[in-house]
Amino acid sequence: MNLANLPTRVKLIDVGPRDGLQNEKTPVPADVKISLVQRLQDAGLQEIEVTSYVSPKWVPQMADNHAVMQGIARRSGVRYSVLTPNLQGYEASVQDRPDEIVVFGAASEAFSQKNINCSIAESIERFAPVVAAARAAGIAVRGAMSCTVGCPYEGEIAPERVAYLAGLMRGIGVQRVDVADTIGVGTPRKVQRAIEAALQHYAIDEVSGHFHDTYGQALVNTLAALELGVWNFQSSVAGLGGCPYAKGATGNVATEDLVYLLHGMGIDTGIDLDKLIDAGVYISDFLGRKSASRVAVAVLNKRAG
Ligand SMILES: CC(C)(COP(=O)([O-])OP(=O)([O-])OC[C@H]1O[C@@H](n2cnc3c(N)ncnc32)[C@H](O)[C@@H]1OP(=O)([O-])[O-])[C@@H](O)C(=O)NCCC(=O)NCCSC(=O)C[C@@](C)(O)CC(=O)[O-]
Repeated sequence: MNLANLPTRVKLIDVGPRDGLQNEKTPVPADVKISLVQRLQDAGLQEIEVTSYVSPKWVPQMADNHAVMQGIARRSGVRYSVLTPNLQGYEASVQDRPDEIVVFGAASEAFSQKNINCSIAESIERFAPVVAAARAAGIAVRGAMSCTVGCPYEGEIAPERVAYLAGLMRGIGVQRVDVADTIGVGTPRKVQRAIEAALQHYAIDEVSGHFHDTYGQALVNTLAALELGVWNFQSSVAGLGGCPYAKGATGNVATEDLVYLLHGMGIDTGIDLDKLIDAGVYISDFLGRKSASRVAVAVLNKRAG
């Protein structure tokens, strides 16, 4: 691994309020989500994925999307993004003024069917008018690409399928894409191949890494992505999360762990680690469980003396 030319700055998108909480069985009240967003922005996060406009029958935890988006105290310079799988979701989101909407597809046909109830080709047909409407309204558009390394239903995913999806996303006007290892099975070389596939259609500044930590590979995969020049990453405070349609997959890499890694390598994030850990404590306490962030646990043990 060549660590000589790493970026000097990294932008993190905390997806905890959305990806982190969407799979929680106990309802998390809107005011707790609002408070979590507040704590994340107080810690210096400049991008926060707040909620999704999906079917409340499919993902009940996100049914309070309006209340959450209306309740957050927006800070200038912070980008608030939301997931919108179709025009119905997009139209519902617009009154809540997201800065960015996220259409979410998959490199795996089976996952596309399970997650959004349509094929990859149909998903692109659904996304196209969403992307057009958002761009006409001056709202930024990101495309999440799930299962770029492995799929819970199809197994290993070839990089060609990532390139294919990225090309379709580019074709409909999606401005940047996330290379997601939804079930956290990736290892550095495989993740690099998936990123290189996305780079066939997107510039390095337009590609972000989204690594779940199911197999404990997310940090090393981040390093592998950094080696390629990727400098945008998604992560989840306290390592919250998982996808309802990827059974057994754990949360994203914890934002605290990523920040510790990056700061330790002299890479700036603009994030205050102590405040971030406090945000993680807040939500972990609410959920009644220990944080999945190794860094948070270590710092809290040290604080306790
Ligand atoms: C996509 C749909 C809606 C299609 O669902 P569908 O059943 O195919 O949609 P439909 O158009 O046939 O409509 C059926 C019903 O859903 C309603 N409906 C239709 N659209 C909406 C909407 N936007 N908001 C609210 N309601 C909606 C619609 O009104 C209707 O209601 P009914 O008449 O039966 O009462 C459904 O499959 C769904 O909600 N899926 C959930 C997808 C989801 O949120 N997955 C988790 C996020 S993705 C993820 O976590 C991965 C990611 C991004 O983090 C990256 C990674 O790690 O891989």
